[in-house]
Amino acid sequence: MKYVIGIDLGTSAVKVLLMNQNGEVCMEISKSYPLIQEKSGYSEQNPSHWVEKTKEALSELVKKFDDNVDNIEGISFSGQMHGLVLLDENCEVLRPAILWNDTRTTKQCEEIYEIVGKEKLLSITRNPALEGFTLPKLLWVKEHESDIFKKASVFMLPKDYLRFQMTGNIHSEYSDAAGTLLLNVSEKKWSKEICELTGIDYSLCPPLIESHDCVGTIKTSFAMETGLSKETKVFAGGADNACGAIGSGILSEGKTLCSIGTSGVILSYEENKDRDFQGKVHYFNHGKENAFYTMGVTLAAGYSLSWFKDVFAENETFEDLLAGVDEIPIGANGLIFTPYLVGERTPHADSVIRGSFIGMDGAHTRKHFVRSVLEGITFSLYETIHIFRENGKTIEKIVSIGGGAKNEEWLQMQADIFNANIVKLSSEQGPGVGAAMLAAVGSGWFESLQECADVFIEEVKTYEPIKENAEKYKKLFAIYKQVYEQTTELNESLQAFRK
Ligand SMILES: Nc1ncnc2c1ncn2[C@@H]1O[C@H](COP(=O)(O)OP(=O)(O)O)[C@@H](O)[C@H]1O
Ligand SMILES: O=C(CO)[C@@H](O)[C@H](O)COP(=O)(O)O
Repeated sequence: MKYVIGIDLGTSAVKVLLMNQNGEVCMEISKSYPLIQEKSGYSEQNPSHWVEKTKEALSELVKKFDDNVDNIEGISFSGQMHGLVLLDENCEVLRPAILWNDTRTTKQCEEIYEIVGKEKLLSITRNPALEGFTLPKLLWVKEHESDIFKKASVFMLPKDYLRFQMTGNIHSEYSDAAGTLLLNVSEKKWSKEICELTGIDYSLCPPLIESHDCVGTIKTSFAMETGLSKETKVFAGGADNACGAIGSGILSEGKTLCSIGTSGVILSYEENKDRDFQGKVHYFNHGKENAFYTMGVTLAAGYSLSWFKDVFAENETFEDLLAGVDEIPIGANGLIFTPYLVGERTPHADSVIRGSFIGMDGAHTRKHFVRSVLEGITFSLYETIHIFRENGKTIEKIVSIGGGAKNEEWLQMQADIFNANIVKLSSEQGPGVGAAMLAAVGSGWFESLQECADVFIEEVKTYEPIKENAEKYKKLFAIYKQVYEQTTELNESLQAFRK
């Protein structure tokens, strides 16, 4: 039997997935690492943690693997998007990586609009200037840490840095490059114009390849440390959402994905490079060659739940925390949560807003809070579905993946709030499966990603909306939507009190 490995470099953990030629998940190993949050709005990680934890996971996988490692033919990657890794001329990391959910760069985003102009920015990069994207982070380092910036010889995205450590070769690929705000998304090349206008040296941009391209094999030291074979081919991989789409079969027009990881994403396939959503949602290159996708992002989706667990139920599992949530009525007896713990992206690009619990009552118990957290996260994701529908998309079936797809009640809640059929797959590890699929296609096992999807992806259950619930949620959503407007000014005033 032949195998491939998909490595999903997430925000909370790296997940390593071994899959065989029949598309079966043979092993799954996860190793977590911390977020560094020095100040409100800051979010960083140490790239060396990603590498160490990936090596640990791969070594464990090889130890448990009862076949010949030479039969592992290919490895590929899925990675948290947008994070800035800066390397000097000796390829040493210059500072901790600034992540996608770090919102310190509001001023840099305003500068990008002033210098480039919103219309030009949208026409080239297909995306607005958002704090999470890579270009504003580069400009922040240039302004605040000029000595470090002067030493930079190349910037990298998280999984590209990990792949570099594995192979010794520096590349980026289109699906992740699309999230930098430096890529001409339709033409698939770094934009010299944006670089020149914003004062970023074009030579800082790494060479671009396709997600299924082979970048080489595993370098000797990495192979020795992990037990992997030096002959195993390494393929470029993609952004976690592009890989999530591949691993969920979002490979043709009309297909939609809901992914609840640390962030939450509603993503829809686009065949054309020029569909216009006026910058209300992101427009990125897919991991499938010459295809695209559009998506909206809730910054703190799974993160809202894990924050609640860390603060109020530290020693419990997610299963314990969510047990009995179905016994609480829809609307949690008048309690609404907005998940703006680190600001928000879609539909409110706002780094200042913070979350709220509205309607707390002496009769509320912890379970009411848990239910309202799940409902608030799901309402926030629904806002993107609303934008898609308003722009003429038909959304009747949504594949749900990520940590959030582990819970039955939450899946039913998604069906009721989104008013669409929700499909659960045999593995909720969409990005890892997508990465393994890129390795499988790259290794020549299949002619196309679709052919691979037919073997690798299995739908196991569909959750249909319950009419009565959908109607209640519709009324509740109308109230939820008002919380943003009504708490905007309050949060601006509270800013002075944040650390
Ligand atoms: N059993 C569970 N039930 C519901 N949600 C869960 C469960 N386990 C994890 N989660 C949610 O999934 C999130 C992690 O999802 P994951 O896809 O692993 O994230 P990432 O790729 O960002 O590291 C957690 O923050 C949590 O909110
Ligand atoms: O910023 C985005 C997408 O634009 C996030 O989706 C990141 O890519 C991180 O994802 P997870 O760790 O939540 O999977």
